[in-house]
Amino acid sequence: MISIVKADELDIRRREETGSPEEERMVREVIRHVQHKGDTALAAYTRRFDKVEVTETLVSAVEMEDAYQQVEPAFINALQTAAAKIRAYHERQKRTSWMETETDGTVLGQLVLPLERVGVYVPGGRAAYPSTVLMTVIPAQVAGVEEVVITTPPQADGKIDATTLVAAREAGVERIFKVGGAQAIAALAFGTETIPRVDKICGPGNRYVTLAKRLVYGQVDIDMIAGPSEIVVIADDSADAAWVAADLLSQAEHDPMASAVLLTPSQTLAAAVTRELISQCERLPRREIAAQSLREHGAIAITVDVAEAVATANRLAPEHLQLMVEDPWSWVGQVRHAGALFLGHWSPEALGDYVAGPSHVLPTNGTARFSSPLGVDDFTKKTSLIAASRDMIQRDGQTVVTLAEAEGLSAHAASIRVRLEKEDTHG
Ligand SMILES: NC(=O)c1ccc[n+]([C@@H]2O[C@H](COP(=O)([O-])OP(=O)(O)OC[C@H]3O[C@@H](n4cnc5c(N)ncnc54)[C@H](O)[C@@H]3O)[C@@H](O)[C@H]2O)c1
Ligand SMILES: N[C@H](CO)Cc1c[nH]c[nH+]1
Ligand SMILES: [Zn+2]
Repeated sequence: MISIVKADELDIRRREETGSPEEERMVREVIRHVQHKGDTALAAYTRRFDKVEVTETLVSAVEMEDAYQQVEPAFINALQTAAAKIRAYHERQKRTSWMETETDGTVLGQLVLPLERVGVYVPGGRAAYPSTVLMTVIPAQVAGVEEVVITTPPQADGKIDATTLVAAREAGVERIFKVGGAQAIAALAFGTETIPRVDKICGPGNRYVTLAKRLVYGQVDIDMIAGPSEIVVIADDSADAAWVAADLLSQAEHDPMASAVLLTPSQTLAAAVTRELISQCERLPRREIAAQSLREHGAIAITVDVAEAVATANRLAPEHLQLMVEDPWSWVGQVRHAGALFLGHWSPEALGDYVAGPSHVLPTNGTARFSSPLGVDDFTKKTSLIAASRDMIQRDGQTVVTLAEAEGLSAHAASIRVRLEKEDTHG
């Protein structure tokens, strides 16, 4: 079910996640086709990949009403509770524009401006992810984005999962489009007759989605590579084996490509967690997915001590890292690379998936070395502001002239000289 390996043999990066050369060729073709044929191409790819006929891509008001009929009030309450906590967390990430007046009267500053329109991809192949709607849309709204549109794959009946629709409406999204995979990413990047072109595409997805996001980057911005889920748990004898196994399974059940790894200096814990994984997995409705994930991408490594476990986790740069050890806070300073860090026995990763507050859209496949969790910054951009005074021109003008002439750019130098030579008539 799960192999015991040496810590230095571990590698959670999955080459399949980035797609084979044939898949990349196919995704390029999908993008090119959608760019040139718009909605006609979308319908054809939905027929081919989702095996369903979708005549109206935009979710209608009637479909939204139907969705509300299908969900329990408790689900709506839970969405609202989670949304409030996610909003409160992201409010704290907000940055403001700033301006400062120098002694010579020059004003320098930076404007922080929201993106105008963002496209969120909500995965919908193997499972519906209403929580992902909240985790992407709310940070965008807090940033001040004018419009967020959603694309998500249709189910076999041609409709969108009701929980996803209700989450979108609760989050205040007006336009939801029934299209998934690479074709959805292409539509958001280039626009079609019905889907508007956006400035940035966010959200996780399978390898076709991820490949397409990479390929359209430059045409639009993208958030990051957020693919199949990953968890690394570092645990010592203070941990309860049943809790460790439950936490590993919580990510393994996402996808056969998900990765769940335990690093422990305790042989006893490793053996107990292995037993727990077997018995708990059997009881899961998604046991086949979880078992495949543990078999193909899961591992337990016995480390010399917690320090070696932390060093190994840094090398893996996992999406989620749980520290279920005696004194988790004492290790925080040693953690260099992880999308999200969960400290102590009472911080299971599932809390972060739904309600803690930070977005659960996190860098995967080792990209936590250089990428950050999705947040308000992803939905803003900055503009530098310069309002120079005459004194600044007088003081620094010659520096510009010297540097411009060194670069052979005499027109640059001239644009300063005309001001240096000017009588003070412009204040
Ligand atoms: N990192 C995160 O925050 C996060 C959150 C939620 C989900 N996830 C991950 O997102 C992924 C979702 O994947 P999914 O597949 O369930 O849903 P998905 O929505 O990403 O992909 C489904 C789409 O893929 C396309 N497709 C399927 N087979 C294809 C093929 N052979 N060729 C071309 N296109 C094809 C179809 O058009 C379909 O609509 C999972 O790996 C899950 O773990 C990550
Ligand atoms: N764990 C996933 C991110 O890796 C997010 C998620 C959504 N729903 C449950 N979990
Ligand atoms: Zn999860």
